[in-house]
Amino acid sequence: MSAPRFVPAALQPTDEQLAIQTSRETRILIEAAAGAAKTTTLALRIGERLAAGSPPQRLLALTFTDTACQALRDKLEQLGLPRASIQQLRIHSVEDYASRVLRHLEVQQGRDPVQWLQRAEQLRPHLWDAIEQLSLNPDERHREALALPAFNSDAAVSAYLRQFRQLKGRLLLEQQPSHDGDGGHDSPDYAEDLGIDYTLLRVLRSYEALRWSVGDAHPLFRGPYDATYDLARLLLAEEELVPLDWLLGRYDELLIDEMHDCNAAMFALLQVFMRDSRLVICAVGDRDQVIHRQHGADARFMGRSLDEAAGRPWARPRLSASYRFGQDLAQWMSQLSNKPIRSAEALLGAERLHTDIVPLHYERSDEGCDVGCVNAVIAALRDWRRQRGSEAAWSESAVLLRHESQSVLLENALHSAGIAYRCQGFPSYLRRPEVLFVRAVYAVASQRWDALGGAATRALIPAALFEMTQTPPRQADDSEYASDADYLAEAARYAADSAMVIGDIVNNTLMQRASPGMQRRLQRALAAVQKSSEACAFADFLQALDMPGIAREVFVEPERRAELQRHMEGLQASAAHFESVEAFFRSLQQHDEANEQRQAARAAGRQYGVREARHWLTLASVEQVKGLEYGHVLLPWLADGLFPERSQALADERNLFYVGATRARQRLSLIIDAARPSAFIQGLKR
Ligand SMILES: Nc1ncnc2c1ncn2[C@@H]1O[C@H](COP(=O)(O)OP(=O)(O)OP(=O)(O)O)[C@@H](O)[C@H]1O
Repeated sequence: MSAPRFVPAALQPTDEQLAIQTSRETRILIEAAAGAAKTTTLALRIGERLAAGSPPQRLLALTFTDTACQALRDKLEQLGLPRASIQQLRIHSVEDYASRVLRHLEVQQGRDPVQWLQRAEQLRPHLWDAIEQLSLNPDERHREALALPAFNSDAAVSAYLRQFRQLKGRLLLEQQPSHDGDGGHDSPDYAEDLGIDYTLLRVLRSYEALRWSVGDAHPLFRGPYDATYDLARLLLAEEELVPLDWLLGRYDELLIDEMHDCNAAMFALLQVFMRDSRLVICAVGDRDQVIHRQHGADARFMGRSLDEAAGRPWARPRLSASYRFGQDLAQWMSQLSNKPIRSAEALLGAERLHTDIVPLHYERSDEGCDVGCVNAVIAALRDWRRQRGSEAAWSESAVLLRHESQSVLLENALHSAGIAYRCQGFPSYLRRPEVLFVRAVYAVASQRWDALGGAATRALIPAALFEMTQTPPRQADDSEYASDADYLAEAARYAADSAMVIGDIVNNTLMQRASPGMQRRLQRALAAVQKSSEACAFADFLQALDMPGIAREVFVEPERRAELQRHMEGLQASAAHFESVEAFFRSLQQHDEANEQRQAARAAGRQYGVREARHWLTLASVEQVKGLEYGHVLLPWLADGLFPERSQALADERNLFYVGATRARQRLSLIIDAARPSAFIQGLKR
């Protein structure tokens, strides 16, 4: 092993790390458990490269999420690399990188930028066009096998988009082209060979034909992950179009974090890099952290596929112990993932590396959302705060949720306890459309305009009202606004200025233009409150609105419908603590305004480069914190059916649990349903 040129500021690399830091191998894959210092070791290699004279722009680091990009930047900073160098490094998510490559190509060809549509709502009109074209196509061969959704119903959009994403991530159609007896055309048999629904196959074809109009070298638009897909297809089919000289030869080393998230489309890009024998490639991953299977992520890309594509085996050095958590957690995770996981606790000593695993049991009072669980979370947080003796305890803590909708009760409880928090990767429940809808209808019915939230929240309400009632924002002959989006943007501005606009939308627009069924629901809900707002039980109000019926009309995905239901249960459970529904809505208002003020103060501080004085607890879903770590991690709702989630594949749930539990450094608080504990708790030593 040659002597390292880079000596990090913050830690003493182990011999294993030094061997990787200074390795001269050109193909290196490190497969190691959570916390085994994979990202740190990539950062050490970057430090070594820079110390050896590589310009920062010649180092490319690819990850699969923006969070992982940030985790790598933070790590480089922690190791003492100069900020100026970190800024010049090429650190991108694969999707971001693919879109840059494609943009370079488009500029070369004098093209305008391709429209970038990231939200399902923006993609929805294109999907409906695709379905319409399919249904009207006279040449459709197997019309009898098509089961298209009713036109103009929104229900199918998110399900189709999600399935498209997986098929594209797997490059399924490209890697298994049709060779059946139908002249190479799609047939139900071909769909069966692919293991997918025939209608899905045809809708995808129609959508892609619309995205790429015939003979056009560039698409009309790109949705999430379409850049990776488009680049992969181009590489497979018309490689000469891709600026390979530009892509290759620009870098000395390619570093890949979270290799376990790699899917076929991403692998197609990696294969191009592999052709450059001069380029050093170092990838790290942990196959038990695959949680993006729905995007086609597959751990086989860390296995034989990699050696086959390279034409020789990759060097596979080891990182054998976790430097994040102690031996007890390592042992438990070892049992859960069925692989050896060691902690460096024995080497460093328990005073430097130890994780307390604290099981806390709660009694469940009703299905799904339980106040006992929330109280246990607050108690665990306070206990940690007491021990740490400083407000910094909050920013060292993260409550990791299985479902975003579980934040309802928690957010209310944190608000009451005066603990500042921020939601990472999802908006506060106060801003989700179904909650905004319920708040708005209640405010209109009771004429309590002060229950609607602050200006920023009110601005979101018009769109939520139209979405939740499935009412088109404009009439067909409306010439005042060029599009629904224009109308909604103006309605948002008015609603921010005055809550009365919201009353006008409910009382006039919706009462005239929503479907008859929806109008009846609104009338019943308004009547229930107007009869006597104090006496109206929240459950009666929700029942009058028929939220399960609305969920069925608005959302197609069972998960999204269930989420709406959980939001309503959360609201109901929270409302039960107030003397009246009105008092509950007033408390939401205060909560909402406090959030808005904190956000504004934060944004202003950031603008003037002020380092934040306030400490915020992180509230996130497990997916959102992959690659990150916290002094204190809390996993609430560890109940049978909730985590592992009953409707999901157990292997995926297990990976998710493994990712969540291994984010903890000093303390892991497990908030367990006493009567029906999660199956994951079984292996925990008492
Ligand atoms: N040589 C070392 N000595 C002490 N601590 C170390 C050393 N190397 C890494 N660490 C610490 O170990 C922890 C885990 O490191 P890192 O985040 O790189 O692991 P990882 O394998 O990428 O984790 P995961 O895959 O779970 O996200 C970090 O707190 C890091 O600072």
